[in-house]
Amino acid sequence: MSSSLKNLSDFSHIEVGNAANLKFAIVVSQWNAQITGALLKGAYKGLLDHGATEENIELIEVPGSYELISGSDIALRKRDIDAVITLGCVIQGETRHFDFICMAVANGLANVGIQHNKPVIFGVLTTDNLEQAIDRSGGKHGNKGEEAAITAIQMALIGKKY
Ligand SMILES: Nc1c(NC[C@H](O)[C@H](O)[C@H](O)CO)[nH]c(=O)[nH]c1=O
Ligand SMILES: CC(=O)[C@@H](O)COP(=O)(O)O
Repeated sequence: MSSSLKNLSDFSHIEVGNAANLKFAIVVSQWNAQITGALLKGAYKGLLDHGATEENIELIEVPGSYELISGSDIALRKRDIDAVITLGCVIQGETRHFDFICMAVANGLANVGIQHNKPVIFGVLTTDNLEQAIDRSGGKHGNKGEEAAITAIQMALIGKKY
């Protein structure tokens, strides 16, 4: 369902699980730092609100969303990471560069997760403009960073179970 129809950060209807014994890496890009900083705040909230501890959260900052791919691969060199949360914001410019970046990042992150057999969560905004990004990083449509954190907890617990 489109974000414009609901606040996707409303998790009151689901049982997220306890993150107390889970270890996470957050890989955040510095492009559009106003937005990615807000996504990062949301991700920390999502993790800490569900029992995660600061010492169990590794933070890696990379230049742009394209570097989230390498950053996630680097994060998963640590064998004890249960899930990686990637945070970025790609905003359409004048050229088709947006299309190439978004496709590359989506495919690249999926491949990293498969290669390491670990959840790599796609917390990358891909918007037409800054306003849409603001709305989804703590604005009227919630915080995609918090959503990514919740998803990371759920997938990490699934990984522990099977
Ligand atoms: N235009 C945006 C970029 N571009 C930079 C790329 O992500 C990458 O760092 C560069 O191509 C060098 O490899 N990155 C974003 O995260 N957001 C943008 O809007
Ligand atoms: C997604 C991008 O790399 C883009 O914001 C860069 O802008 P432009 O397409 O005008 O070069």
